[in-house]
Amino acid sequence: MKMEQGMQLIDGNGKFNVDGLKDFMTATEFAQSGLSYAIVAIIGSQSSGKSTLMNQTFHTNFEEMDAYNGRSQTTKGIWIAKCSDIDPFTIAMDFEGTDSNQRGEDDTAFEKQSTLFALAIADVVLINMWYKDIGLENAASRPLLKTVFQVMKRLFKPRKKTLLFVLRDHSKTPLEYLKTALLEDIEKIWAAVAEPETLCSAPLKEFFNVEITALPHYEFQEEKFKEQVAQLRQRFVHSIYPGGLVGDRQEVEPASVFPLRAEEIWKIIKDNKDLDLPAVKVMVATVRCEEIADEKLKCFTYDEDWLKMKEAVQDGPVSGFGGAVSSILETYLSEYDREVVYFDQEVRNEKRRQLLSNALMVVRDAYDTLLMHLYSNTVKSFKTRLEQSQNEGHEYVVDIHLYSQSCMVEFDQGCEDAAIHQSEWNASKYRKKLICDMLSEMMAKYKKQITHALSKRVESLLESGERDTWASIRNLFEGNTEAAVSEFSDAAVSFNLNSSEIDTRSQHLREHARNLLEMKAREAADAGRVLMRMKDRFSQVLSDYESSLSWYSWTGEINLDEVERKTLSESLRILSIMAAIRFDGMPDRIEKVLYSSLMDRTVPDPSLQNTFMGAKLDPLASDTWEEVSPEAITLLKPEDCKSLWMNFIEKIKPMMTGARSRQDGRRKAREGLAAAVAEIGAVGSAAVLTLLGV
Ligand SMILES: Nc1nc2c(ncn2[C@@H]2O[C@H](COP(=O)(O)OP(=O)(O)OP(=O)(O)O)[C@@H](O)[C@H]2O)c(=O)[nH]1
Repeated sequence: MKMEQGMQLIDGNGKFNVDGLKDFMTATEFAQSGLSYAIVAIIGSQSSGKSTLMNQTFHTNFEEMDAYNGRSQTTKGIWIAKCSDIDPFTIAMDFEGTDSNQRGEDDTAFEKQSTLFALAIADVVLINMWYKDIGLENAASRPLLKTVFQVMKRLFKPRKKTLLFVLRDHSKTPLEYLKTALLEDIEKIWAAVAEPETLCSAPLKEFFNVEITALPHYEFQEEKFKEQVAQLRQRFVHSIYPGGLVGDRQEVEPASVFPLRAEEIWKIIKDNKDLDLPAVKVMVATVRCEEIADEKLKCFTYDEDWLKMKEAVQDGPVSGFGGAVSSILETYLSEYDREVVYFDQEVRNEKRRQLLSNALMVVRDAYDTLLMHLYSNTVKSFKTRLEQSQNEGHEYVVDIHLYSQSCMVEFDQGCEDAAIHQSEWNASKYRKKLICDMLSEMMAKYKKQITHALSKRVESLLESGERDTWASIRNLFEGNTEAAVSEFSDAAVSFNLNSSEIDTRSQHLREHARNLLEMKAREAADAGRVLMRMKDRFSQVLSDYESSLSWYSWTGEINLDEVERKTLSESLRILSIMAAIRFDGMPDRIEKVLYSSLMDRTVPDPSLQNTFMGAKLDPLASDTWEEVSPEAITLLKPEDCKSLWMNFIEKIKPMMTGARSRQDGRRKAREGLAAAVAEIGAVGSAAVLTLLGV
């Protein structure tokens, strides 16, 4: 594609040639020019020699009218071409001529649109006019100038443009005279179109650098024409340098956004909206900064060094991770900064923030994985060191302090090494988790200590079922639990916990002890086991009574009913003890109620006798104990105690029957002995009694 020949950017119907411009950008490598470029547009009446002038000046090849075909419209729409051999890269734009007879009524609209486009997009606008038009009220160029100034009203805060008036067919009139006359003309038109509230007070020169030049007749003074055109061309060499033809360069945008900018501006002009150039600038900056940020993000995501780090971190902590990743990130952020430097600052800052946040999202998983490794390695190391030291018999609280401190220091160093400088991430979540795990390790130790101290001893106290069983259990419980709590509090100092955190964990230890106690009590309160213990107790007490019978009792009779009663009351105590857990020392009436209901049926205690409408109620026909401490936990309900007792009574019947028959046997033996004694006489009997040891 020979770009000096030009391409139609906007056709006669106002259609923007997106693909053509893309090809143009590629073929001319315009985007690589950065900010070193200039755009020159030419406007003027139809067939006023615009294309000829552009081609002569910039060595382009815009289509010119064939001199032998008469005056007719040649250029349709807007054309662009690369100027040949001019530094900086210069783009020439040829515009359809104004005041065309070919377009009819709609011409004005296209004229205004294209003039506005030229003023918005170009750095230098050549205004091609006949030198004879100067001072003429009805000159062909007047409506054009009017249009130029009118459209200025639609440009908000434009860059200062250069308007270069090229007076054609100049002959003898001194140029200085022409310049003065033209400037007067321009000022007049400017004043006429300026709106009081916007431009009245603003002089023309605030909006434009006005330059004027003149050229001789192209056909009649060809040599001179070419000579002066060559001089004109020289003014475009280094045009963007200070003092050059191109005006204000402060807000110039990179060449790469030219397609976007041109299309957007033309779209706004076509839609007949107010052309707000700063808004176009923001829009262009947004699109480009986003594109650049996306590209940098992609480059970072596939960066080999980053991918190596990402992979390595899967297996364990990687030394220097934070520094390395931060530096890779910095590389792409710096590239972004370099490439967006000429775009709107707010936009580029915003897109940078987005780029950083997206890049950090890419990094986050690997960072978390690393911290996870650090955390779990530290937990492991803490446990191992502690266990080893404990096996060597060191003091637990001292070990906790030593190893928690050293592990935390190592963990913090690891986190620091993993820190991504561009992020505000911190490892507090993992640090908390780590402290939590160390504390859990300690809690487990003290729970184990409590379990060890309480389990067996509570079991055996419950088994014994003595009157002071619950008092003994309470002493045991409080003594051991509080010892563990106090030791835990000493050890917890290493973790800088506040008092409420220590209280909460101490409470957990107490709850653990209490739950253990409850579990042991519930196990012991199993109906079968309680029944067995009652039976054993009964059998034990009964056999103690029987074996305590001295040979004196052969002379008399023990009251077995009384023995049974005493023995039963011993078993009933077991039932009473197992009926509820007494966590505090508050007295209750469980034993009294049981005794009165199960043992003392003949003389009921009136204070325990419930009545309902005069009828006596069984105090054991209930599933709750009355008048017990709110701390107490029921193990056996009153109704369970009753049925257990009935069962027990059935079970011990054979024992009592046995005891009674043994008593009968003893009585018969005693009576037989007495008869024998009577027969053998007093001497013999005394000898027998002596033999029997009575
Ligand atoms: N009088 C005069 N005629 C010229 C001059 N330069 C070119 N022409 C003639 O003017 C006619 C139109 O030339 P173009 O360069 O096609 O004019 P244009 O302004 O580009 O025409 P449109 O694109 O149709 O508006 C041609 O016949 C040229 O030879 C000049 O300096 N003086």
